[in-house]
Amino acid sequence: MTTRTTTPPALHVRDVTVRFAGLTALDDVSFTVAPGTLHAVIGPNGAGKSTCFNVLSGLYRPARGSVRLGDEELTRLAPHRIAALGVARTFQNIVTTQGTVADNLMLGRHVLSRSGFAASALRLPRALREQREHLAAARGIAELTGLGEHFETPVALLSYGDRKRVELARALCLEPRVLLLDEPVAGMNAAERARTAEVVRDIRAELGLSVVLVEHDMGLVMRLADEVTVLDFGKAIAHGTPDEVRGDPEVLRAYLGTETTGEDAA
Ligand SMILES: Nc1ncnc2c1ncn2[C@@H]1O[C@H](COP(=O)(O)OP(=O)(O)OP(=O)(O)O)[C@@H](O)[C@H]1O
Repeated sequence: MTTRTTTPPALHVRDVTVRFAGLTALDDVSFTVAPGTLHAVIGPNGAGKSTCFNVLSGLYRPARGSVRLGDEELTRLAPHRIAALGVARTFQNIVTTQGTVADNLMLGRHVLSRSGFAASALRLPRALREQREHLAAARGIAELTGLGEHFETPVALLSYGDRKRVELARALCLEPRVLLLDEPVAGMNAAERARTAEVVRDIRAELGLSVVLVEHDMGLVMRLADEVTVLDFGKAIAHGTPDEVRGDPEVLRAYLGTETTGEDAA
């Protein structure tokens, strides 16, 4: 499979602030995704996780702060430029229903195509060779994401879990150095969640990319993450290994809510 094999650079998020008409959705948030690690961003509803993803992928421009991938500053770049630098994302609510698995993955490869539309349409030899290489790479990614046997299957016929993994596979087709996974197991049953966790583990082992994960399934986060950043009301209130954040009193307070403290109960 033709994939990038170099170690990804570190992703540095520094002092990122995002405001929406008076509401500070992210407040001076900083964290670093070390090369090749899985970094989870967690927090209660409304904590700022999606906003953070939208900054990392270029959909939102922060009021201040920086996001650097190695030496490249990402906050001033359009989403397609960020994708071209090797930062691919999945979307929480997108589940593909059109075309076959192969069609969807070939769409993901489109950005990497060097032959133009005219060359492809005229079926020039170089374009045909490139097409074959992309198809082989897409098949490799389908195998890696557990979709190999469904490569020619229309996605509409797949289970929900498999369809959601098509979205993950499509993002991988960009050959990212950093993969942003937005709630990859949302809506899945226990077996589908376990399968997806396995796939994420395999992807990292095989491709050596960095992963930033936003996920509500704490079991999955704790099993997969090397490092966790916890957001609450737009602030990063804790960083550390899963075990460190699990025992952090601030984190427990954020998740349990202040109404459960002795002070409020009195
Ligand atoms: N486009 C927007 N316009 C106005 N407010 C927004 C916008 N996007 C997010 N917010 C607000 O910013 C805050 C953070 O929202 P965000 O969606 O980032 O949280 P989240 O941690 O992803 O929540 P959830 O877990 O519920 O998806 C919330 O108060 C939300 O209402």
